[in-house]
Amino acid sequence: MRFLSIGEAMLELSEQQAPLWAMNVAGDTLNTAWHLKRLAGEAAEVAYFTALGSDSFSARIEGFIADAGIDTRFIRHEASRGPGLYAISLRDGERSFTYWRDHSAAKLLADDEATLAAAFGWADMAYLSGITLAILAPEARERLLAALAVAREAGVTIAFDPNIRPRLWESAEIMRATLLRAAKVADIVLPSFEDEAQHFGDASPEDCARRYDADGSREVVVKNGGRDVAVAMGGRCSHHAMRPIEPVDTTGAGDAFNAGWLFGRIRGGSPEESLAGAHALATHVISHKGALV
Ligand SMILES: Nc1ncnc2c1ncn2[C@@H]1O[C@H](COP(=O)(O)OP(=O)(O)O)[C@@H](O)[C@H]1O
Ligand SMILES: O=C(O)C(=O)C[C@H](O)[C@H](O)COP(=O)(O)O
Repeated sequence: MRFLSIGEAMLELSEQQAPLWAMNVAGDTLNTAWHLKRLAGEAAEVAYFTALGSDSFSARIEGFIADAGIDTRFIRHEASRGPGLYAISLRDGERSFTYWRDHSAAKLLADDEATLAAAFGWADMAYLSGITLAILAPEARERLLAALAVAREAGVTIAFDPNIRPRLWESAEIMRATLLRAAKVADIVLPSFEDEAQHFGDASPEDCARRYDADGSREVVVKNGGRDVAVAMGGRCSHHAMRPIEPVDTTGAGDAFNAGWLFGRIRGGSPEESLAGAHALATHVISHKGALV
């Protein structure tokens, strides 16, 4: 099994005991790749697709990725740029982010068609998020969406988390339209209810699951903070009770959940087993500071 994750790896600042901040490496699609590699071990090859600079912090990020056992062969380098950075703010355990990423190398990740084709040619499953698309220039977005469609046609399973970040998009209309286009080329869609309700008007997790399922997706899992989750598969929708916990830092909950779900399904687990694994991993992550535990 070859899993390709596409997106931006950044430096992450997470406050420890004032005035000390920890600097780690994270980014939604990297978080999912990192968890998936830890879960799967030798049972899966995991590669990360991004662009980094040629500076020492980019080298640290690449080293972190390689040390996690993740293949770096599809990482391109843009010498004139550096990595993005984000800092976590916490209020009652709920995270929000401040970004410094407007000029990051990752914005150019889809600029080279040959690397895209090589990576999709390598993969059995490809994973990306709304953040991956949000950071790209319009032509690069089109290039990535076209490559995804070709890959799916060639038998690559596409998994997509809309991971809605309005601040990263040029307009709400472009954001919604692009997310829907990406979901349409995906076999697996992994949205979060709170974001979807706000931007697409879904009244319930089931509404959200049905909306993406009706749009042609094969498998939809709607995450929902600590609350009940909805799953749609092949036109049928089910509801799954979840128990909330008091979080320390919710950063990376959705990304960990996605890894748990994908791993469960890859190894042939039932939806119930896969959900239990996904939820257990997500609750572990939110019991600690930072995206990766
Ligand atoms: N307070 C919580 N208690 C228990 N589980 C949680 C909590 N917050 C998040 N999770 C787990 O993480 C998953 C993803 O959380 P959610 O907040 O919906 O995603 P995102 O991090 O993408 O916004 C949830 O479906 C759940 O399994
Ligand atoms: O915002 C970004 O661009 C990032 O990649 C930073 C974070 O690591 C993820 O956003 C966490 O994602 P959640 O699982 O939704 O908490």
